[in-house]
Amino acid sequence: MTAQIIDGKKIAAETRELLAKEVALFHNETGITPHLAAILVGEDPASAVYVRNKERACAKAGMKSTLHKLPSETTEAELLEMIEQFNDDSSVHGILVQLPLPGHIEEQRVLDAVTPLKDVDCFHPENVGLLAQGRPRFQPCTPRGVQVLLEKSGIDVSGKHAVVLGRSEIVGKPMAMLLVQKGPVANATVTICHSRTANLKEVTRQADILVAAIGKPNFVTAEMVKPGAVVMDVGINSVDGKLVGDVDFDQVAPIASSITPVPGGVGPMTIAMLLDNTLTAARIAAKG
Ligand SMILES: Nc1nc(=O)c2c([nH]1)NC[C@@H]1CN(c3ccc(C(=O)N[C@@H](CCC(=O)O)C(=O)O)cc3)C=[N+]21
Ligand SMILES: [Mg+2]
Repeated sequence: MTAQIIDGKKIAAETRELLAKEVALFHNETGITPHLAAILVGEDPASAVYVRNKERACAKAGMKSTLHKLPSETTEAELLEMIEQFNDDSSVHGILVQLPLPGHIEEQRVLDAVTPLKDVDCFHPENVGLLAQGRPRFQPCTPRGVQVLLEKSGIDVSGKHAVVLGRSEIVGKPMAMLLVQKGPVANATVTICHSRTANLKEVTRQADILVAAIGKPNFVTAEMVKPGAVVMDVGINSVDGKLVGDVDFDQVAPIASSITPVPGGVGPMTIAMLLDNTLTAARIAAKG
């Protein structure tokens, strides 16, 4: 068997086209152009890719996006002040603080400062709580992107064993929540495993659907994958200036039934879902 390659770039483009129509309708009804304000503190290679693609995608979907670049020496107080300004600015609908932040800034305090109504990353405890209870306000962008890729690829998730490799707040944990909950492209039996899991390979080999989000280039090798499994690669690792996933694609593609490439897999979907959340935030603002 050689895997069907899931074309995230194409599915994301289709998703964004539909979204652009929704944005145009919303604008006709309300006069509002959804506006995403992104804050980038210092430099980070994955963030640089994200910023570039996100700006372009917003423009194409008829949304406004502003990028606020701050030097790496920015203090936590200065960053909190900027967030406060955007919280209070009714012309800003979504606020995204790019991670990672420089070491001297406490990430949790900063993320908690974003008003939950503009929290397009779905990081605020109120939004994580709503998600955990199965009544999300925003959908976490990367996990939701994975779910849409599964849906558009016609992959049946219900009753399957989904193994999520990685327990981050940004991908692993919310991914598990989406897959285990009741509803479409869900109802899976979910295992979360990570770098401290004993017999990791035995666990990942049980996966019908394996989501790799451990942040280590080429970490998932052929012996970790059950033949015929669906492999979703969330990794965005920069190796010698090249983008590499968490899955060793050349080894795993021949045994998987479906696989996402990097680039061109989950990454573009993350952006499409971010735009979707920005429209949701603008709708929330329009309702007052
Ligand atoms: N608050 C916050 N939320 C995030 O969601 C977040 C973040 N911070 N910090 C950085 C990481 C990284 N990330 C990416 C998303 C899409 C691509 C993406 O578009 N990837 C294309 C790249 C193609 C190219 O090379 O241009 C692809 O995989 O095909 C990359 C990186 C989101 N992140
Ligand atoms: Mg929608």
